Amino acid sequence: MGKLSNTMWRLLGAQSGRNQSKSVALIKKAATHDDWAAGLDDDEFGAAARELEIATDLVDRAKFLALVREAADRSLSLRPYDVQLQGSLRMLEGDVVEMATGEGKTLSGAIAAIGYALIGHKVHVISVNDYLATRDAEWMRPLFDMFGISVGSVEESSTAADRIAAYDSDVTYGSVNEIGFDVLRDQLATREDDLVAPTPDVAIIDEADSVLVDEALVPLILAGSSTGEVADAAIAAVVSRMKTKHYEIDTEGRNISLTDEGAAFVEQELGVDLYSEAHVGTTLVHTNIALYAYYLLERDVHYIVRDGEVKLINASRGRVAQLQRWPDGVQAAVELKERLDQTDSGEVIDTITVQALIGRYPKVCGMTGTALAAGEQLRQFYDLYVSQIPPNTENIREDEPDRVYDTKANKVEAIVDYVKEIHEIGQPILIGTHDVAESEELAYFLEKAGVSCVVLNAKNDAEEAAIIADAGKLDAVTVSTQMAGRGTDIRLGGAEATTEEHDEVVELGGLCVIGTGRYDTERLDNQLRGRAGRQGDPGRSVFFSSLEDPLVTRNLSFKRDPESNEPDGSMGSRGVELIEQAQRVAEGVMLELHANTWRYNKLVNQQRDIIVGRRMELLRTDEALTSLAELEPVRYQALLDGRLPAPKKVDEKKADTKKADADDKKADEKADADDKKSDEKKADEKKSTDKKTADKKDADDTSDFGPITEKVDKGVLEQAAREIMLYHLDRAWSDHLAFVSDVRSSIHLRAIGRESPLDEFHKLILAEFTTLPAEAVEAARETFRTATITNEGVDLDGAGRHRSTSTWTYMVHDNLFSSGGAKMLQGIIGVFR
Ligand SMILES: Nc1ncnc2c1ncn2[C@@H]1O[C@H](COP(=O)(O)OP(=O)(O)OP(=O)(O)O)[C@@H](O)[C@H]1O
Repeated sequence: MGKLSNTMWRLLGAQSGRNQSKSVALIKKAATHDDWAAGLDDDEFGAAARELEIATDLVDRAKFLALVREAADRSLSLRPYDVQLQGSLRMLEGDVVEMATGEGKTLSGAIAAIGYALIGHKVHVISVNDYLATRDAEWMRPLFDMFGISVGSVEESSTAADRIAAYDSDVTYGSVNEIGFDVLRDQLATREDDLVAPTPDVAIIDEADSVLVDEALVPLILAGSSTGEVADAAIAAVVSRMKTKHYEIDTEGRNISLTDEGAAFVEQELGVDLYSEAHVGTTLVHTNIALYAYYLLERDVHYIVRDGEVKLINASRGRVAQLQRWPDGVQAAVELKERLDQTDSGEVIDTITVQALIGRYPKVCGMTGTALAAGEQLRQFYDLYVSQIPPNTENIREDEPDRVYDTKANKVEAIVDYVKEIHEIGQPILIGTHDVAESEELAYFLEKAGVSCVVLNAKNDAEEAAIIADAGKLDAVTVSTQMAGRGTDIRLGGAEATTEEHDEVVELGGLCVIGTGRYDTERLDNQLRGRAGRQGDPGRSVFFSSLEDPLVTRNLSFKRDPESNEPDGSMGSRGVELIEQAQRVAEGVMLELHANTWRYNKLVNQQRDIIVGRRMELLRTDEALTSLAELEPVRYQALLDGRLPAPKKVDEKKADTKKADADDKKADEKADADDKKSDEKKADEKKSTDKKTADKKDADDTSDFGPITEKVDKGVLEQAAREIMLYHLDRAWSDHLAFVSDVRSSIHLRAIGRESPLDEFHKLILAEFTTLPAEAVEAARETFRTATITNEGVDLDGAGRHRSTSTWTYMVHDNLFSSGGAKMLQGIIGVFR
């Protein structure tokens, strides 16, 4: 963060200070209503609160505060402190509040949620993990009950019905992932009733800086596989041995099928009955896919093999499409054909960044222990302001000066010595590391020095919360990454400590927090320090760093490495300066990166909004059928009437053209066989063949209609049309996302001349998006003509239009711009579904 913006921020901070004096006055006034609130029966709180005009009237707000204070006291045995109410008020004004750790943000947030719910809002309280979401919802439930406000929570294991019920509540607690994945999964719905994610209204974000800044760029991804199965090697082997008599390719070169002889060949080779119930949906389907891969898809025309991978050639763009794959197991079949390793058959169906997810909420506010330092980003990216709430009890934690060493080995040695010394008197120690590997390494050295410790591995939130809750016990040494056990209260003496146990640890100086290296921003350092000295407890914190830490090696370069004059490798105050300098550079880089990614994401986010809007229209109206009926009136009427339409008369001239086309094509094929032409030329020729084929189709209008066996009910037809349109819209969006990834990973190579990469990116993405709707509609029209539509609905599978049979979601923790698409996939941190 630059100096200037720091100053700016302080000025803005002063402004929010003025707002706070208003809150303080209001809280004073609230105290005058305490007797009134105390005089109410439990069942009168709801009605009393609903009578208040808390959206507009300040007097009523004071009464509201008196009510919630009394209600929390009765239902939770927690009487909110003034500062907690102050926090709630600022959140009701739409700010992010900074409240020191352990000051009781959970209660403050719940009170703000009640305030919003009372004036008719649906509130999402968004936390960093499932464990906290469920815990907080259950913890605060009695308070919500007092006001007749319903509360629910979503977690990974929730079923669709659970989720719908939870979102139906006035207040819903959920982790950012789960809410995000629900938003993404709605992209799979083909009926309005299947929509799960609610309309976003108010978001109260816990650990707001983590969610809004640190994780803002994380894309949540919904991926799908079309068959969920890999190609069968045995089938591929049989298909590869087939002769021309075993299969038939249609005149347009688009479809391939088994001849009777071919079917018999497969049955004999595999020893199965292809058309039996057990094999019709499996072996036969796979055989057809393999046939397609072997005999219709040509290497160097439809795809190339590079670096051991099949890369599609995008026909319309005539170039390799990096992240595109064929659906329906075709990819896997081609990989088998080329004897390549089978790749994961997932494709990205939809993706949204945390930032865009939060951007959907018209009203956002939040709370965290470290907001002020993130003020610049919160204002720039979310138009949010920070209110600093004073602590209820003064913080008496001692923050020792940093200890900096020349090498990592010297640093680790110093940490171990320090831990040994403190541990001797029994003072509890919490060591914060940067990753699980570092935790394990340190634990190894500690054990070697005779200090036994508990190591957290960031795998199970609930288990970790329990361990962290006991980190304040006498003699405890806990090693954990900074992320583990977030939001868990550490009581001195242990979670279930008696007063004596508590006081014993207080006597020893409380919890000692040790950082094994500064983080990329001071804010994260402070989050770690904040684990000690909660609610006026004693405590201390100290950071150990070395000049070999990634923070230094990534952000500073020296002509000559600074050296230590001390036998233990200590760098003294010069070392501290260097670490602080490295951190300033890192903070600047992060801010720039965030701003840059924001610029890149903005357009794609807008495009996503358009697609989602369109999807909703298709789900909620009969527009799909209206459009398709307009485009294909003959087919539409024929379906309603339950009869095959008469084919159009083919006039002679067109028939001639048709014959010429067929001749042309034969000539083309011959030329292909004779002469190995360049990829591009071949792709072009394929394109022109396709074009001719399309022209030809217009000529014999009804000949390729899908079968009509009965009158199709209008309502059924409506849903069929909807599914067809949605299928192609989703397909187009998924392709578009693959294109965006492609362009992103290569944009720096493409930006030429004076054009900036960002401008070039925008140009390409815009151009591609412009053609998307027309292409999707055209494809939908084709499916409407040719698919089998009965009163059972449309047979999309039969038309080769498979919706993903299995889908899964994951988050990518990596920067898309600093690395290519391949790296992006390596960064996957969790596969949930
Ligand atoms: N008004 C109150 N009176 C007494 N105890 C309270 C009050 N409010 C909260 N507490 C207690 O303070 C502890 C910390 O609460 P909470 O976990 O909400 O803090 P926090 O600010 O969210 O901490 P963190 O920074 O770890 O998220 C809890 O044990 C809670 O019971």
